[in-house]
Amino acid sequence: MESFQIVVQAVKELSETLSKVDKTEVTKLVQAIRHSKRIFLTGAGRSRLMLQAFAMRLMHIGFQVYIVGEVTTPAFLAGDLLIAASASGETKSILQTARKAKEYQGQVAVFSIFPESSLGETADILVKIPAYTDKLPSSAENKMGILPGGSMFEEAVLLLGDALIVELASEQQIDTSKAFANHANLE
Ligand SMILES: O=C([C@H](O)CO)[C@H](O)[C@H](O)COP(=O)(O)O
Repeated sequence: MESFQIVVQAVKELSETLSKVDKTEVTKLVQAIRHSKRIFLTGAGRSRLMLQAFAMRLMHIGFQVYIVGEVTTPAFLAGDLLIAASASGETKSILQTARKAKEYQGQVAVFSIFPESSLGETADILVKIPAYTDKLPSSAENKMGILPGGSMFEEAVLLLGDALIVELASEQQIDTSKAFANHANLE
């Protein structure tokens, strides 16, 4: 199959995947973001990259955001929100971070394929993304599509994150047709 045909199939699968996401959980996440003083984001590998992109947009529209593990990230406190992305829901470092956030009486929101995973069990808000990960055995629930590894999960997180930004920005009357005033100006 040629690359462009793969793109067409991937976009179809991405659309099917996102159409199965529970809108109620997404609404809960939007509300949690709206009401959090500070938002911390965590993930490993490509899941982390997707949340870094989401964090940048949250910063663009005025939220106070931190990536867990960066040297300038401050202490997580009661009332803070942790957003974690893990396709498998079993990545040890992410699970440990989420458990600590609960100990510090924060709220935990999780993007994962598996609500019943160890990470899923720590979540106050669980946005299930029915995609595939190569980190767990294939099954009816974990069926590979056209893309390898955790790509479909990751791309769904990226697109969903961008959609949340459009919703949150419109509430704050931020004009997303212009460059974000908060975007880095030392680049
Ligand atoms: O980098 C990753 C990708 O699956 C490679 O295809 C993962 O995001 C990384 O290994 C973390 O795994 P999850 O926590 O299961 O997302």
